[in-house]
Amino acid sequence: MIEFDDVGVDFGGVTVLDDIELFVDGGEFLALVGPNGAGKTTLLRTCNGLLSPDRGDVYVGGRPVAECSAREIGQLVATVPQETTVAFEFPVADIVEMGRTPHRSRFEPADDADRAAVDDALERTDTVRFAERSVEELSGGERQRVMVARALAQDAPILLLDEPTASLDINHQVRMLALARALADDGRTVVAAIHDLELAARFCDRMALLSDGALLAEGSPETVLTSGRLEAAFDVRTAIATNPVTGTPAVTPLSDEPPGDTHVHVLGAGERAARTIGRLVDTGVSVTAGVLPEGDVAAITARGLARDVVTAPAFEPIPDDRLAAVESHVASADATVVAGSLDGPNERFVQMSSPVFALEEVSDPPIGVHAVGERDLLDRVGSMMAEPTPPQ
Ligand SMILES: Nc1ncnc2c1ncn2[C@@H]1O[C@H](COP(=O)(O)OP(=O)(O)OP(=O)(O)O)[C@@H](O)[C@H]1O
Repeated sequence: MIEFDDVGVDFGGVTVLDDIELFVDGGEFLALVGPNGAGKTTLLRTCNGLLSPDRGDVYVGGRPVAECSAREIGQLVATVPQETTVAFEFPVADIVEMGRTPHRSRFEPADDADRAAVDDALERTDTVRFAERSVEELSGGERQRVMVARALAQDAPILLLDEPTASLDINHQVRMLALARALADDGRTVVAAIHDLELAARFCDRMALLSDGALLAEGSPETVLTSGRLEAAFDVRTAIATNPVTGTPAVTPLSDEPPGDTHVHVLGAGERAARTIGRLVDTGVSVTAGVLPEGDVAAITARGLARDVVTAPAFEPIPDDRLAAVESHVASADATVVAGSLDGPNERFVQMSSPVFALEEVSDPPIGVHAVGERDLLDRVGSMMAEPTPPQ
């Protein structure tokens, strides 16, 4: 386990970490996320004795790091740094074997346990075929895997990974985080600084979001990854949905268009409505949406993106106040988009709005309803936005 007790770090009088209270248990995989310069690397460096905090204490395996010898730390904590340049031209197998240093005295030759740990580490990181090659000949991603192999050979109960997927191709990114997951499942404490929020969310148990040296949020990926928190930390608007394959949060950063004057109301539900809301917001349209079924993907997407979202329980009559809220939006909108059926509850809203763009195939659209494709819709709305506002 790792415990950060009120940890603070200053560099040259500037506070880069403040009041960090965090506990990571054995068997847990914690992803440290946050923008560049948030303090992720600095926090990791307080766990392995490379950096003494200016305030507070860090405990590894119940021992204060400040009181541990380098050898003790080596037995407790293995680190894969962000920078994987190696100063000397060693064969890969020798680099990985260096991970065994904390387990033997200086001039002792490698024994069977050392060799087994090295072989296992090479195997688990898919680096066996490089074993005899010089580390200098390897690509950045290959070298990164060798550094992970060295950390695995160290066989420490705590593993710190600083951007372990940064140079890896998609296959090895997934393998790396699956390995981190498996190591946590074996009982190790794994903490990894990761920029890819979706990959982190898919494999970790918990996330800690750092921003400007402070712990902004920690908890399950679903609770940490909200558009409000991500905007506060990264200063970017995002659409959060659920990845249909993994069931974990999918995060789409949006362009920097501030909401403009053009107001579009979106009727409908499901993925098409979600996509429409996301794309309209991305082009700078001020969107309202509803009535959307509670828990629907469009309702989840619209939350945090749209100016207002009207929801109601699915499969129940829509309460009058919600209908009135939608009527008011539709009446004031510059256009209404129907990402669903023109019948049912939508029919009454369609009649009171103009213009209406319908995304479904409509063979005989009522007057005022334009059947458009998704791409055409963005062009049509884009040209509405470009039109000068008529004088009042
Ligand atoms: N040795 C140092 N001396 C002075 N300032 C430092 C030092 N190391 C880090 N910093 C500063 O501390 C802050 C946190 O840096 P850190 O490397 O921990 O951020 P990070 O979250 O890991 O960023 P990134 O995602 O870019 O790797 C930054 O503003 C950085 O410039």
